[in-house]
Amino acid sequence: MSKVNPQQIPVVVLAGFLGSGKTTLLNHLLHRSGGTRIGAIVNDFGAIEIDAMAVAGQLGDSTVSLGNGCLCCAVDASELDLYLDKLTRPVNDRHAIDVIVIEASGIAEPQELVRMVLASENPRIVYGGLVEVVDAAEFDATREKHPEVERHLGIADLVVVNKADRVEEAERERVLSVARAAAARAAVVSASYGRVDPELLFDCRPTEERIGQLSFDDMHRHDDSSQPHTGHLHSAYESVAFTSDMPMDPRRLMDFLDRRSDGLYRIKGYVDFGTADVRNRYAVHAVGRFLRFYPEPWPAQEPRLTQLVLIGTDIDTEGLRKQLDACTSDAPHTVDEHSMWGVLRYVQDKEF
Ligand SMILES: Nc1nc2c(ncn2[C@@H]2O[C@H](COP(=O)(O)OP(=O)(O)OP(=O)(O)O)[C@@H](O)[C@H]2O)c(=O)[nH]1
Repeated sequence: MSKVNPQQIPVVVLAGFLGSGKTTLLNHLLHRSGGTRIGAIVNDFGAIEIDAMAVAGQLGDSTVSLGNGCLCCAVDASELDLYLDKLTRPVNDRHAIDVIVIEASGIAEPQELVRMVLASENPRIVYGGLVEVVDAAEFDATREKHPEVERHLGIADLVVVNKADRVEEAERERVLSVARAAAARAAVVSASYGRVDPELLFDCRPTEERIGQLSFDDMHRHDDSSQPHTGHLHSAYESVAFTSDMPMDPRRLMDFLDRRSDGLYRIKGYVDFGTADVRNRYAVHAVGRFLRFYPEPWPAQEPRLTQLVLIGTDIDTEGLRKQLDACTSDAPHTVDEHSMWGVLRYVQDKEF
């Protein structure tokens, strides 16, 4: 375990399967970390940087976005180093930020990311631990489909069993105990909407006290794949990025969403419903069979676009693009007052 120099900035890797709640947790940290200044590196898998859009407003210059592809697939770590350098450059002889959080894409290999941080040549940073976020409601299904998740839990320093509100108490306890068994070395906590005590991630305590943090050697010891990226989640996943400046027809989009295949596990982005609601854009999130819309006033200056990222296995990317194209509406003057009902059934206020 590396000896920590108080001048060094801890870099925390925030990982977890698609839609488990990483961005929600990051936003919670940004709101609740008091005086601690957080820099964020957000790694989106899809070509449109939806996650970065969801946190960027909070951070201004302290967010950097690494879009379109898993950071863990980068052949060398120099790209990451570039961003770490940007975030850690001292301002007036002092570091401008206290901690860096790297939000991994939902199908990144956390071990690779940790290894990249440990291999960084930036003397101003120190690896600050791996946080794995787990969706309590999807836990069994995800483990069944992706046994690798077990290994990810095994190398975590903190496991957050998120979406506790979506399961009964007994189920939550069961998931917690399974996660504890898999996460031999980590603290395991449950949370709703990623509301964890920020102290669990970046301590105000000396870093030596962290629970069993991994070293570079540990990372090699845990590496059970002889080929790079074999068995990594992202090798099976594809994404579709869809942008339209023509509004979406709410009924057609709901029909598309209702009929989505199980392989299409994750959808996220923003929808413009045109005259059906001129004031708001609708953030949309689908995770497995879970679907929610979150209306929010269009930001000033924001172009009225629909921007969606769809991620899944065995998906017909061209077919999906065509289906989404067919959901656009070029009839801006017809107002059907019931058209939004299907969407409004899935509206929920943001809880962070
Ligand atoms: N009910 C419930 N919903 C949650 C909770 N945490 C997150 N969500 C919702 O789950 C969806 C996905 O959350 P995100 O934070 O975007 O998940 P993510 O892990 O960043 O997603 P990817 O980056 O695509 O892997 C959103 O609709 C969130 O509002 C929670 O504790 N309870």
